[in-house]
Amino acid sequence: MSDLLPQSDSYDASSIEVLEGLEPVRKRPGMYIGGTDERALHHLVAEVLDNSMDEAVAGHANRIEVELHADYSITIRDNGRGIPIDPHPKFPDKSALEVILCTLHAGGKFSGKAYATSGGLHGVGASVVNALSDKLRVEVARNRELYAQEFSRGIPQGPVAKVGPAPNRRGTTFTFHPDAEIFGALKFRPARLLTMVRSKAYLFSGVEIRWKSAIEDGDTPMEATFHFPGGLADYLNEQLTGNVTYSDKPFAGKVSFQDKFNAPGSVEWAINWTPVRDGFVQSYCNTVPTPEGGTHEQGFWAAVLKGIRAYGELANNKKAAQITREDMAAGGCALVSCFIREPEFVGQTKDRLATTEAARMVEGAVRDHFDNWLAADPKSAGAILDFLVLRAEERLRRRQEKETSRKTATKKLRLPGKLVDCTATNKIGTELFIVEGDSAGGSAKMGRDRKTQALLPLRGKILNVLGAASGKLTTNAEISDLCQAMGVGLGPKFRLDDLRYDRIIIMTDADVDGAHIAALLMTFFYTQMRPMIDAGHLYLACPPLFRLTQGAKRVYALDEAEKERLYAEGLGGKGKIDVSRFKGLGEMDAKDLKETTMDPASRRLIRVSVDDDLPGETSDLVERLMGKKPELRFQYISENARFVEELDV
Ligand SMILES: Nc1ncnc2c1ncn2[C@@H]1O[C@H](COP(=O)(O)OP(=O)(O)OP(=O)(O)O)[C@@H](O)[C@H]1O
Ligand SMILES: [Mg+2]
Ligand SMILES: [Mg+2]
Repeated sequence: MSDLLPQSDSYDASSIEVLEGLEPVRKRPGMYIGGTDERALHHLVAEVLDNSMDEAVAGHANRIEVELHADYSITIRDNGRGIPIDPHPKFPDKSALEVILCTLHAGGKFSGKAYATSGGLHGVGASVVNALSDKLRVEVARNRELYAQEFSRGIPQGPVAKVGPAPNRRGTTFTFHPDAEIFGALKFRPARLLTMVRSKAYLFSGVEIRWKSAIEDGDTPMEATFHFPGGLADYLNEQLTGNVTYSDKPFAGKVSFQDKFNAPGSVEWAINWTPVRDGFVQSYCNTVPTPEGGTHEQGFWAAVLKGIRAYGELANNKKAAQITREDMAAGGCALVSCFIREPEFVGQTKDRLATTEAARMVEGAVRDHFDNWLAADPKSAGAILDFLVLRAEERLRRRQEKETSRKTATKKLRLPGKLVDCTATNKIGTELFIVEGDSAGGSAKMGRDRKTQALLPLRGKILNVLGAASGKLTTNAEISDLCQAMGVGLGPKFRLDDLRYDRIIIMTDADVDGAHIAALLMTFFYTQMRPMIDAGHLYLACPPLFRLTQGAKRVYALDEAEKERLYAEGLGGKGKIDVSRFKGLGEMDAKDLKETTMDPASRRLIRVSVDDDLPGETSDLVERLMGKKPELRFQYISENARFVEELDV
């Protein structure tokens, strides 16, 4: 087989490239910062800030400054130990600083010796920022001296050099400008940076962060200092200001623990419940935000869930056992921040924590405290429990509703007796013809494709739903037959998933009465099963009005105009052309009906759609369809292409 494929001479060893140094970062930024969009751009700041935070959390720095300059470059400074500038043992002619900035996987956080619990762990962050900046300058104040080195797109612009004395200073300063070759015209957004900086201060109360911006952005302050000894509890209260909560004070705390290697770790949390907004959870590990959650979040929710269930049992509330994590999270607003050694994240942007241990450690740390908190404040605890039980009941009711409606759909319980169902078990490609009158049902029954086409004859006119109270709808026999056949409920109970057929086709006589019935049905579907129309499942069949015969030749005309045209053009046969007008579907034999109206190969269908570009007009159209003059309605259906769009299927 392979002989048949053209061989390419050019694919040999020379086509295998090895990217050196920081080239891979510039070639595939997505792998390192998750893309080249605004989020990725701001992630550069997060990498540098995280390094300073690591230094602070390790107890070596207590002040960080972040300054956005007018040219959209940014400076991040800490008063930590300063990145080492002495020659690196492995590369004697390079400083450790240069190795860190120009080599992937160079760092001091692999062993846990220089840092206990750090956000950094890959030895990649600083070098990635360097690779993606057209200008980057690092200053290190160490041993009373100030050193500096500059880079462009990852390449040193000279060796690290002493640039002066620094008698009262220590720490690291990064100033960089993102490369437009990578990020295009994207610029830092002060508001976004400020949010990041503030949350860091909340996450570690041992640090003071100073913010300064030369660029205005709404009411974002140009200068501010953040220091939050109250930690996450304050952070949560601030985020919930103005919202009613079930407890005056959030359930919050901070606990230290030891992991199985006896390494120190800790978790801090705050949670409160509110009925007025959706819940949220923001989690962090070693001050790195984990928007996709992970094991620390899992452990936290497990503790809270078990706690509330146990409390419910104690309070003799049997329904508390039904509460799930999903109910907990609805209306539950939570912050979770843990510090652990050697965390494992998914990806360099660290969106999710993967350390399995964290789940158990966090759960263990939070659980007892939650039990105590609930017991100490029965008023809040009772309110939260009631709220969660209500959520659980609501969820269960929704599920049961869905289950019963599916049962009618799939197990064909209580299908109406007059439904002539199709045999296909898969709903794709199936059609339900809603036909007018029993006689039409006869021809349609013989002309249908038994496998995919089902029939539901409707007797007489169904009531005018536009004026009907909804109570009347549910008790109307025709309508309940229709709903059962389709497998769906009315109005808010309608679920598109439950629809038993792919297409619902209204097939009525091509006369005024037929048009009236079609209009009634369309109005009914429009008001009660709108999603079905929006998803394109509702159709009108187009039975012909005339049959023209000339000898053995036989053609159909949909309307007067088509009849005239065909008559004038002739049928190509010999002799006189006979024209007969169908008075109704019942007049057509099975063959005629099949060929003209039902057989997908030769029929015409109109798909019913609602034109949303015409606000206000739809209901007006519905009124018109339902208006007093039936002729108008008929005209409308056959001619107006705005509400109904023609489609050959
Ligand atoms: N502000 C700083 N103060 C002291 N040392 C720093 C500072 N910034 C970086 N370093 C040193 O440089 C090393 C490399 O930093 P880099 O951000 O590249 O990797 P990392 O932080 O170890 O891991 P990650 O890739 O997960 O961020 C760090 O491990 C640390 O030893
Ligand atoms: Mg780092
Ligand atoms: Mg590095």
